[in-house]
Amino acid sequence: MAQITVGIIMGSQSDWTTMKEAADILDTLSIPYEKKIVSAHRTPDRLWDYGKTAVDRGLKVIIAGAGGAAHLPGMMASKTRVPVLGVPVQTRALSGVDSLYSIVQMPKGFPVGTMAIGAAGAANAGLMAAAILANNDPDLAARLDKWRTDLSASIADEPVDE
Ligand SMILES: Nc1c(C(=O)O)ncn1[C@@H]1O[C@H](COP(=O)(O)O)[C@@H](O)[C@H]1O
Repeated sequence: MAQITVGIIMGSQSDWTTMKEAADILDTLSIPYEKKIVSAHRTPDRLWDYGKTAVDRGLKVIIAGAGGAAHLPGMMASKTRVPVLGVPVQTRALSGVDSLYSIVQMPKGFPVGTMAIGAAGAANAGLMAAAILANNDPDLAARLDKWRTDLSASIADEPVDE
């Protein structure tokens, strides 16, 4: 079986509709990944174990999504040197600005690559993970290049009345 190189983690089952956008991109580009619910608040031991074993398990990128007091991405970045891409999940109370602010302002030394709020951010996290892996994988690089070319080709050059 192919080595799993990307971990998608999220604070709650309720984040999955958003985080599935990252998974869909990885599926499209044939990148093996795992998906887990890991919460800094609710399952701190699980977070600790995940971060402690990430390098040895061969993970190259971790995509971490959380909403509200979104401490998961930053805590994971503090526990492993595997690059963490943070996805601020949209919230009802504060529209995800709470999630974004919780993730983006990391102290110097422990960065999180912070994406945009919500589904587009999750999809872009999948694409960013692919781009990182493509640096050392020419076949994946070709698949990603084609994905990008196809997307460009699908954009109409003139607007139409809707
Ligand atoms: N932000 C965090 C963390 C964390 O950062 O560790 N763990 C759960 N959560 C968030 O709580 C929100 C509500 O969760 P529930 O829907 O389970 O009540 C979710 O968006 C989750 O990411």
